[in-house]
Amino acid sequence: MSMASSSSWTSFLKSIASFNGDLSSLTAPPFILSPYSLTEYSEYWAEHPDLLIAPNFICLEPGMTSSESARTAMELKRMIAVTRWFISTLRSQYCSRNESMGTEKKPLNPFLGEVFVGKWDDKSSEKNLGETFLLSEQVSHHPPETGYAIVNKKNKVTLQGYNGIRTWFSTTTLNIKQYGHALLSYGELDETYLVTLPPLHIEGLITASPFVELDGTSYIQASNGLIAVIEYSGRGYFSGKKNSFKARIFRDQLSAQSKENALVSIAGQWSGKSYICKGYGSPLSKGDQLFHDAQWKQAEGLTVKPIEEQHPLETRKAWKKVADAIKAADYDLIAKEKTIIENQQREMRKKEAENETKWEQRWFDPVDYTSLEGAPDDRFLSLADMANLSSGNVPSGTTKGSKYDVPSTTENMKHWRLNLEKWEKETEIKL
Ligand SMILES: CCC(=O)OC[C@H](C)CC[C@H]1O[C@H]2C[C@H]3[C@@H]4CC=C5C[C@@H](O)CC[C@]5(C)[C@H]4CC[C@]3(C)[C@H]2[C@@H]1C
Repeated sequence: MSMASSSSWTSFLKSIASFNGDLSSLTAPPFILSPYSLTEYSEYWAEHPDLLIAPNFICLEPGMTSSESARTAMELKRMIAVTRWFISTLRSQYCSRNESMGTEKKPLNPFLGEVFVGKWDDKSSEKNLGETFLLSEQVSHHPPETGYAIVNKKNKVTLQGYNGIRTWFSTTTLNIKQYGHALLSYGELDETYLVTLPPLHIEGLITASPFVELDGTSYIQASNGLIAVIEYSGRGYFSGKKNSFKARIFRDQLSAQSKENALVSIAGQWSGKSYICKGYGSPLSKGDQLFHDAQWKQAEGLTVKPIEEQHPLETRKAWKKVADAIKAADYDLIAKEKTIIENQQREMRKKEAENETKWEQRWFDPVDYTSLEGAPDDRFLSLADMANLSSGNVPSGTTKGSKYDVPSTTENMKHWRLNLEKWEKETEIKL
């Protein structure tokens, strides 16, 4: 029997009609459940550690002319490398479940305080990149928000960010707006990049073969002024191919107002090949230089310690019984084991309410950007300003003053930030 005709899928499709915005309220049939928690999705930001760290090595060598034009040329080369890293994350972010489990799946909904940690040892390139480690923490449960940080100390590269989603249906397409952003900093170059997250939607629900397609626009704003504007489209859009994108890099946001000012243009498929050319033309014509091939190198998985060495708050230990039940397609056991975890969480929230305490985030702090003294000097406000983007808690990549923007009040200006000191002092959870 095809999944699409199974009674549980048709009742799932019917439940869409009364969707209230909370995905956990939908009766997702067991075969669509993933045994992985959303905290593990933070890994997708660095499955090509060499591409994440490469921009760090694009700099003026001692003795090279440090003329204005040489510096600008270097900055553009670095921005192209940062854009290549970002595009290289998309296949992992949005196709890896289809590739490993046949369709997109519904991830386990992390509980408050759930953590996922691991590391990449340098296998990917002849350079000795040293260790890159991942910290991922469910910093909020209502609404669900995941904080993450990817750190390579040897090369002073830190990627930190957080992610939340808002969802709604239009007929049987699930639409998703992402909240949050990432800050990528290269300590040796004293350069930071603000990375926004594209909207997406899930197609194929009607045929029980869901997959992600990216929409709209996302931005990469560099502290040196350069900005990459990336537009996404799928099958049936202007280029007709699935997973298509067009990226243009401009000197600054002002010149990004017209595509003729593009310094370079990049186009193709983020899950396949893409090409680059100078200026604003379309680089898909023959002879243009290959920019990236997402199928060329397999993603490098994270090394995660065995479950028996994990702390009870660590994802794979906490969800082991549920994950095993999902793998065994044992529907009653899934429900039983999930209920145990949900009841434990309810108990903890009840005790916190009685004691008038609340859960303390482990490695991330909520930072209020309304009071400048409260905001760290992480350039977030200046980068958002340079890109003419809202610095509020609005869909990622919202243009300042647009209909999705909000006036800046304390509630709207809180963002999750890594507190590395808390990780340095961590005694219970090891990589
Ligand atoms: C509840 C409805 C249902 O079960 O439908 C089943 C279908 C699989 C569709 C719903 C789920 O689809 C999943 C796709 C998930 C996103 C995939 C990638 C990312 C990027 C990452 O950096 C942050 C998280 C994000 C946005 C995932 C968020 C959760 C999504 C939308 C899952 C849907 C519940």
